[in-house]
Amino acid sequence: MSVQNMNGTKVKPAKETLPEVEVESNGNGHKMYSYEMLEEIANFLLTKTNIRPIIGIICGSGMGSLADTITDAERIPYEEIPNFPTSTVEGHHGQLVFGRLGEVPVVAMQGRFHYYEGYPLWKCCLPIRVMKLLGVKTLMATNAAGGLNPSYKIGDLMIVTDHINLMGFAGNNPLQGPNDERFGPRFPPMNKAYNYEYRKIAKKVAKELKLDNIIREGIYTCLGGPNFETVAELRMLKMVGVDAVGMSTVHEVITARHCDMKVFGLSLITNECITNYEVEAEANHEEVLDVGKMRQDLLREYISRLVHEFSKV
Ligand SMILES: O=P(O)(O)O[C@@H]1C[C@H](O)[C@@H](CO)O1
Ligand SMILES: Nc1nc2[nH]cnc2c(=O)[nH]1
Repeated sequence: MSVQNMNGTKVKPAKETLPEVEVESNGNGHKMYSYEMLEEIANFLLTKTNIRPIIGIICGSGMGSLADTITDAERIPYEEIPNFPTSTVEGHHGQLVFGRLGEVPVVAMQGRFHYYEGYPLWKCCLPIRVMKLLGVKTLMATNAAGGLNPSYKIGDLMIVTDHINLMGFAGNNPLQGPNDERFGPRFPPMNKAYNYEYRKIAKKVAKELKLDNIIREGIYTCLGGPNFETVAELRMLKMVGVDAVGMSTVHEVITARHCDMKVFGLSLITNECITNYEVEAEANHEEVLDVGKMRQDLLREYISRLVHEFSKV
């Protein structure tokens, strides 16, 4: 469902979240959910479906149709899940889709949570921990991103080799606050964030699908958003080696690695990052969604093949 804002642009109406239950503060005044509360959410989901997913997929902006190829699909709207956040962004439906891709049991998030929606990072990443408690071993995080590497074109797919946690540099991290060892260690390593074996497979499958001309590998960074970047900001990010810029994924990957999930990251390059003041064009969310639509068939085929291959590793 969408409504029009005062400029006539379609937006999702903000939905009320369920009352937040105070458990412990993360030191920034944010209330956090305990392990037991997350277990409750996972147990609720397990009563709603017989699917026991081993791979979790996050659909990026405009990429929700990735979940449409899931068979035996059981859809659970976020509103119906106790203590779950809700999606407020156009292009993010707001439901979990349980089912199979080929033979592989999966769960897909049709709609992720972003910091700019007003959720603290731990809450943006709450579904990852729920996935872990459901038995998910592998996270496939997709996103829409601006292409900063000048060789990238709109519609390219970038296999994420690594990320730069800029929000973390500023002291904002999803793992802030008391650490629960049942998820993972206080100081998790991050030098193997994006699984090497998966990246090799993704390149091989891309070749088989004749995607060589659009497949890239590169470094992603996440900014808090919701505004797109200034020219000066993009020039700075380029200098430090960033290839694609987005507003998600990094904190999800950190949370997944903390609880020992294997991770694959894929960015759809939806727009060119503008690093020149003479350029007339401006970044906009409509273009992001349009490119997602343009690439939907290809993405579905690629992700389905990857799920099949990853399930054998
Ligand atoms: O959810 P993702 O990271 O795929 O979405 C990107 C970042 C913003 O939410 C949106 C901007 O158009 O696209
Ligand atoms: N931060 C950011 N996020 C995006 N998501 C899609 N395109 C972009 C972009 O250019 N910048």
